[in-house]
Order: sequence, then C-alpha cells, then structure tokens
Amino acid sequence: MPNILEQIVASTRKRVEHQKRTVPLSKLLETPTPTHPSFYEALKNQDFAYILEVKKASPSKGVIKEHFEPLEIAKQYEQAGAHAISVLSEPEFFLGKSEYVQQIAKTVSIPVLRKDFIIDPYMIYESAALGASAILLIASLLDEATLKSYLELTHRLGMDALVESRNEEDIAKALRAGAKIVGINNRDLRDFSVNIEQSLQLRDNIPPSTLFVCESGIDSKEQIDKLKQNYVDAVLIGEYMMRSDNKKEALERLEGKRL
Ligand SMILES: O=C(O)c1ccccc1NCC(=O)[C@H](O)[C@H](O)COP(=O)(O)O
Repeated sequence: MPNILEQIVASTRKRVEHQKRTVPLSKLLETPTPTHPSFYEALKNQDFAYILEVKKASPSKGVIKEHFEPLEIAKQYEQAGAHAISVLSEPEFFLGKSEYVQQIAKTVSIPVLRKDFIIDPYMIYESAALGASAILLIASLLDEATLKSYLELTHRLGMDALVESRNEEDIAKALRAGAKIVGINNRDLRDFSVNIEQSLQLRDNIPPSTLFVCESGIDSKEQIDKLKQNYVDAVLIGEYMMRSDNKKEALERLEGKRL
C-alpha cells in the first residue's frame, strides 16, 4: 500500500493531466494574473504571524466541518486578525477546490496561500491565475533541481513559496534551492501524530534571514508561548480554527487575551 503522500501525488497527477486537457497552458497564460498582497511581507512585518487555514477535511481527521462555507470562514479569519489565509485546493483527500482560492483571494485583502501538492509547473501558473499570493512546495516531493526551478518560476510570477520540510535533509535542500520561507510540518505522516517539538528541534537549522513557519497541531496558548520563545516567525493553524465557532475568540485564546 503506497503511503499517504504517494496516494495524494498519484491522484494529483491524474487531476493535473485532466486539467491540462480542459484548460491548456497556452490558454491559462492568456488569463490576466490578479494583483495580490505579498505573503512574505505580511509575515515579515509581524513579530509573530498567524496563517489560518480553510479546510473541510483531511486524511488524518476525515471531515472536519460538515457545513462548510469557505468564503465566510475566510472573512471571519481576516476580521479575527489573521495575517494570511491558507486554502486547501486538493479535492480528493481534503475536499478542497481551486475555486476556493480564487473566491477567497478576490474577497479578502490579506495574502492567500494555495495549499496543494504541487508536482507540475502547470499548477504554479494556475495558482498565479487564481490570485494566490503564495504556494506550498513540499521539499520531499521534489528533487533539488526541480525545487529550485519551481521556486524561480514562483518568484518570477510574483508569488512566494512556503517550502515545507520535515527533517534536516529537507531543510538543507530548501535552503540550497533558494527558499525564503521554510515551514516545518509537525505531523508525522506515518501515524498522523503531531508534536511541535519537531519544529523546535529543527529551529537552529534555519538561518534568521529565512522566515520560519511552524505547521500543524497547534491549539494552545502554551504552544504559542513556546514557539515565540524559540523565534518562530509564523504559525499555520488549521483544525483548531476550523472547529472554533468564534474565530476571533479562538485567536484571542491562543494569544492569552481570553481564557
Ligand atoms: O492533515 C493531514 O491529515 C495531512 C495528511 C497528509 C498530508 C498533509 C496533511 N495535512 C496538511 C497540513 O499540513 C495541515 O493542513 C496544516 O499544517 C494545518 O494543520 P492542523 O492545524 O493540524 O490542522
């Protein structure tokens, strides 16, 4: 049985091939690219930034939000004080849609990160056409030369990339390839367990000139305090925010402004 990433990648390959037949790259390139705010600057301009995630479901948790209104959630995130919004567009395992990225980017004034499993340059052009400010690139899915070329294309199209890493090897590859923003995903994909110690242990591998994002499993003020003490620049929070009815109060609880 292939592991979860292999399953997602296989499904993504089929989806991209189908999408290329529906909207060929030549046609996609005719689409005017919407202007968008800078994801990098939005994170850099804060002592500690919050990227809040819009996702209906995930392989580890199944359906998280049955009654799912992505645009409404994104507006609530912005009003709550998010500095950027992450939007899952992968349809089979996360029940996402590319349209969510487009609709949300059109509506909010903060940057939108397209969270998908980018394995083809077509998806980078598509992300720009959707109005994304940034994309996720997963270091373990791409060899170094490919990661470097995807980063160059992303930057050339005026977007930023969050390069997701899980170990020293991924981080070294990301830095050599020119990543300006590195994320550590705390979720172990073998058993789906999450532990923010993963980010803290790898913190010193990332130079201060590179933005450092801690991803997954964040749901308490104690964790946020610890991450701030360890010079983490930003956090990416999905499930905790998705399950909270009042987004503003949920963020205030993480910040210790509310019990
Ligand atoms: O979450 C999963 O089950 C998962 C499985 C396979 C690949 C990626 C997966 N998650 C994507 C993410 O990284 C999270 O959506 C993101 O970091 C937010 O995590 P959380 O706050 O724990 O929802």
